Amino acid sequence: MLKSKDYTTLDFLTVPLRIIPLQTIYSILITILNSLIPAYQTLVVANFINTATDIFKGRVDYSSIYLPIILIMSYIIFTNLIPSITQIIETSAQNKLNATLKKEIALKQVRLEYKHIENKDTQELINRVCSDPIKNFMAGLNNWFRGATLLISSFSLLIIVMSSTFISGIVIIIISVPLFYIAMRTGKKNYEMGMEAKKIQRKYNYLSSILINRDFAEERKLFAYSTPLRDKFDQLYDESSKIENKIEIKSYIHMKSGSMVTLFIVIVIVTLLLPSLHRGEISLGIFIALVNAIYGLVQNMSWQLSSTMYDYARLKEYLKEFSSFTRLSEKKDACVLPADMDSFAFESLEFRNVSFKYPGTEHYILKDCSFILSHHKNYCFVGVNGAGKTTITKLLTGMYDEFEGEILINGKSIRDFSFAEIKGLISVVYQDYAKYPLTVKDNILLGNLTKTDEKRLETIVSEMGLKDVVNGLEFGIDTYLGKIKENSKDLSGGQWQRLAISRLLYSNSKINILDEPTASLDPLAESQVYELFSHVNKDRFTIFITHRLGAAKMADEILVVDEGHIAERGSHDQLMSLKNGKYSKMFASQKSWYEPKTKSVFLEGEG
Ligand SMILES: Nc1ncnc2c1ncn2[C@@H]1O[C@H](COP(=O)(O)OP(=O)(O)OP(=O)(O)O)[C@@H](O)[C@H]1O
Repeated sequence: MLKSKDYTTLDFLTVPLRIIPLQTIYSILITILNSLIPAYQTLVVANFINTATDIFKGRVDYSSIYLPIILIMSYIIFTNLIPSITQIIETSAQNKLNATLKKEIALKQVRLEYKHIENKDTQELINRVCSDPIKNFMAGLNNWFRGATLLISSFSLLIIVMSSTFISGIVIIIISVPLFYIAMRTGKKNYEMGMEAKKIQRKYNYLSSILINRDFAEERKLFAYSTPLRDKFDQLYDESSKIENKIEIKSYIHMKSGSMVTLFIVIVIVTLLLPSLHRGEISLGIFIALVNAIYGLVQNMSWQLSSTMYDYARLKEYLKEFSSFTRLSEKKDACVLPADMDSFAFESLEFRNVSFKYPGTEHYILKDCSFILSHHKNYCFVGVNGAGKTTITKLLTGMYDEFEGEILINGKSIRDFSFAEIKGLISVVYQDYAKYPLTVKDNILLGNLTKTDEKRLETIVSEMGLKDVVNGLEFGIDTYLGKIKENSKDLSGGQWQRLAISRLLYSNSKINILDEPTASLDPLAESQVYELFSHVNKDRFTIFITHRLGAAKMADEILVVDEGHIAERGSHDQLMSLKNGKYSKMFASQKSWYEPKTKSVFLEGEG
């Protein structure tokens, strides 16, 4: 379970320790052993050279070489065998960490309050954090190991150097301080430049999606915007490449100057050590091993440290965003299935002086909006774009709680219903309803996951005019839909619409809202879908939302939403009789849409 808190780099260790404890402990132990390898190597090589020298000078017996050889062999076996074993363990650990982390992140996502989904900034944050969490967590864990390896190996080598020639150790420390500082600065600077490049990359990736994606194909052709867009893409690509090249060049210069400094230090220390070697104060073995150790040590300080610092800065930024993501507020009961509301007898729905503005905005979208709807009638909300029709459904379905006034179902405030009860009571088919790449059957069953009723399913398929479509499919109702699976079949727009409406019918909810799910049909075909729906659904309370007034006509009552409140209300005839009424004006302007010139699209079977 993902905690809401400020994540620190320590969490790159604690999260894997929670999810894959054994593998993480193994990795920690291996890291410590690996860090000691350079010091161990230095000592065994020195021991080997000294023993070989003694044998050569006839001071010791040939058999004395066995132990140094065994020690060298043990080091060679360890460094060759352990990486492949570690690789196997790490791959399976990574898979488990990936699966668990993704599950926990997905759970957080579904629990989020709806306002975060609609907000552009939080939506972008969610996309960035959730796109590849494992990559960042693994990099964070490895960065810990790299840092620890660097520290332990440098420290152990330093002890060896200082125990032989104290002064060389001091020289290394003195020279390493500025090297360390430069490495840190380079790491941070590279990171900042990298972020700049990333920003530009996000822009050109978006442009590239417009140039490639199927969704934009028609407009791409129609407006012929590919060429100017490609020019913009090229320009952004060049900008980001320039920054990346700059980073590369800077890193290269840093690496090369680091190598030169390393070489210089080694030469200085060799010069310092030579007199001691000459006087026999240090052995040849120790001398060679020390030169090696010093070289490795300064390399660590100059080059490896800078890339570790670069990753550290990058991963710290990721953690900042990860923390913001985990702290996003959640909706209570977000994951709970809709409650069974079979026994609930719906009587009325009331908005009492409801005012509402979207979080982070100043403008009221609904202002003193009041109306009462009763169960024995069907209603239609109409109004111009942006009048607030969909906002009414969002408040009703509990997507937003921060409204003023009261929303009452059977006289009881919706704040006193649990979210599960609200979900059980109300179903909506939105304009941009989902098209699930599942079977026809599962597309409908999603409407009510608490029980499977085959007979009801069959009735709905037939009543919504989908029987012939289903019979024509290779695997009937069990045929996969969409474009993802092999053997799956894509439906026409009208068929998907009827499937989405079937899902609502299967849900058994008491309040059904159709928020322009038929917007892509022509006005006449839309009226016919609504007629079919109200015929099938005659016993259930339904609210239609539409711009097309020909479809609104068949509702018992029409409510005209204007600037966030109900401006007019009544039957079609009543509203038409109002002098200078908004509805009658709108109807007059749309009248010609409903004068049939050709056969209905819907009756032709939606292509
Ligand atoms: N998440 C949001 N944040 C801020 N403003 C929003 C948000 N969602 C909608 N709005 C604004 O609220 C107003 C009402 O939108 P709403 O979708 O309720 O209108 P509508 O009557 O359903 O319009 P349409 O007929 O175009 O679907 C619009 O001005 C819209 O820009």
